[in-house]
Amino acid sequence: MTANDKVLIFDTTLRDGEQAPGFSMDHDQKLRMARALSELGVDIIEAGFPAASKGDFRAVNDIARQTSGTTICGLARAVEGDIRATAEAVAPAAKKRIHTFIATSPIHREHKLNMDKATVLARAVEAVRMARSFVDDVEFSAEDALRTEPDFLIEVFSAVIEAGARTINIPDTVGYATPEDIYRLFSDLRLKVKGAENVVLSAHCHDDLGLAVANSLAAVRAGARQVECAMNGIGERAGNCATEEIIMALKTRADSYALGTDINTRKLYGVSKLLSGLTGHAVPRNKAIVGENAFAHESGIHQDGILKNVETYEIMKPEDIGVPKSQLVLGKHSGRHAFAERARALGHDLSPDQIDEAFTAFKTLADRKKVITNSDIEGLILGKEMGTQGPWHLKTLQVSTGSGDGALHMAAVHLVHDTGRAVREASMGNGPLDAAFKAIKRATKASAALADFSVRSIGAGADAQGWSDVRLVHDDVSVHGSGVDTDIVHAGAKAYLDALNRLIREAKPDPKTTAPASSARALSA
Ligand SMILES: CC(=O)SCCNC(=O)CCNC(=O)[C@H](O)C(C)(C)COP(=O)(O)OP(=O)(O)OC[C@H]1O[C@@H](n2cnc3c(N)ncnc32)[C@H](O)[C@@H]1OP(=O)(O)O
Ligand SMILES: CC(C)C(=O)C(=O)O
Repeated sequence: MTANDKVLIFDTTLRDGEQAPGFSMDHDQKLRMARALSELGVDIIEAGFPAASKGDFRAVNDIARQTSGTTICGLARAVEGDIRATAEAVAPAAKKRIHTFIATSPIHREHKLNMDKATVLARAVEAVRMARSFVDDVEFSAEDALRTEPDFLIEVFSAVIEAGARTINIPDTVGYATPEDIYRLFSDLRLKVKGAENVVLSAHCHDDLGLAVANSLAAVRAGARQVECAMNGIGERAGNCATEEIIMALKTRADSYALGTDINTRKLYGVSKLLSGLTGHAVPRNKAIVGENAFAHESGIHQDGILKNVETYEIMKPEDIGVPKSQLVLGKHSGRHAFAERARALGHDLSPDQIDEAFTAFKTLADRKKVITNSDIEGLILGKEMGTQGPWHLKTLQVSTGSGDGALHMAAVHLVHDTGRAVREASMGNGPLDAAFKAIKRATKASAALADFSVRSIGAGADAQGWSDVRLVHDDVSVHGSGVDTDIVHAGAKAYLDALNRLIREAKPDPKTTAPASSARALSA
């Protein structure tokens, strides 16, 4: 594949995606997601905005330290402090990029920046020059490009290319453009920007009108060779171009685009599930590519067609996305090989130790459930991954509940701390979950307010497992925890403890790192 036959995938799940309300991830979650994106094969990971907080700096810095083979990028305003922080954060990466930006549209210049055209131009050039003094790979974005006067865009882009920018990003920041607008602008810029032939043109489209993927494809058609996107389409407001959608559109319609990517598409489903698990936001059932219904057929005419020839109603192969067909039924008589194979097919490359641990949990679950579904296995793997890091571990939860006037709800917990200290506590509550949360809070002596709680069934049937998400807030720190169990009270208690553990860990950053300490405050006794 030559550079011109390939579209670079710039994934911004950890920056634009993470900055959307409800999607923030803690340090460990960002590192876990970066590993998954790197294994997926994205070319560039925009890992965060290092000047935003000490926590984001540390996350970008650790991702740069631990991720090989993928370019690690950080975002910086056209401000010296932001560029210095970003340069320092990405420094450990073998392949590093600084992405600097400034808004160019009249409304942003006048009302947000309070700068005239000449000042914006000068700041853009200065920022790129400064970024180039730290790294070779510099990307420049003209924020709100699609509402900017085209002549001014040409002037700014020509100047930043001369100053050393290698990638020119043309964002539709507010998701206002149509595919025709995008095609016209990219074609025009390719012709008129001085030096455009020596740089990569990039699209960054938002989904306010539901056009982010269509607009990104229009940009590619007009010569863009980098697309900025986020898994599950997360991002500001309605989100960004969805990584899984743009990749599968290019692959499925190779007849029309004839452009490749370096993505291992078989991992898309697993990475999408991982992100849902980490953030507590399930993708809608009817979501393209990775939704539960993407390859499911219930109506008779469709089922008949599928049985006669699957291509009557499916334009992609589920296995190309990593959605496995359940040919092997897993239950209590299944062995380690079949289990490991299914986990792999679901996009989880587990180490032998992780397989042992998940397999033991699988056997326990199989004793309680007749048939284990793919969702059950995902629950086991993701749930384990989320709940295993301490410092507190739930050994036993006992709940006594009732219904009707005067019914009492009680919970007793036995927790063990990483130090070996065991604590038993009990509490009454307004319901079994409330009692369990209060007992855990007493045992850990942690203080945090419950901001959100939900539980949903994964898999089908009365014996389906429950997946619970909890969001806790302490001062200005908000964390999410997950728990999976066949008993929904236990799932809720696990999620609550997972979130409490995250708050406690946030308060004590890893002393081994040389990066600035997290701003989170001490929580637990
Ligand atoms: C389209 C996008 O997605 S852009 C990225 C958006 N992401 C984020 O904002 C997340 C990270 N942001 C943050 O943590 C904070 O906003 C910070 C640390 C960057 C700045 O915080 P503060 O100094 O408190 O400023 P605040 O956010 O209130 O205002 C932004 C300031 O930056 C200026 N600014 C905005 N964009 C740029 C830019 N690209 N270059 C230079 N200055 C800029 C604004 O005009 C404003 O300046 P003013 O204080 O002189 O009015
Ligand atoms: C910083 C830029 C690329 C951005 O996120 C936008 O304009 O939406």
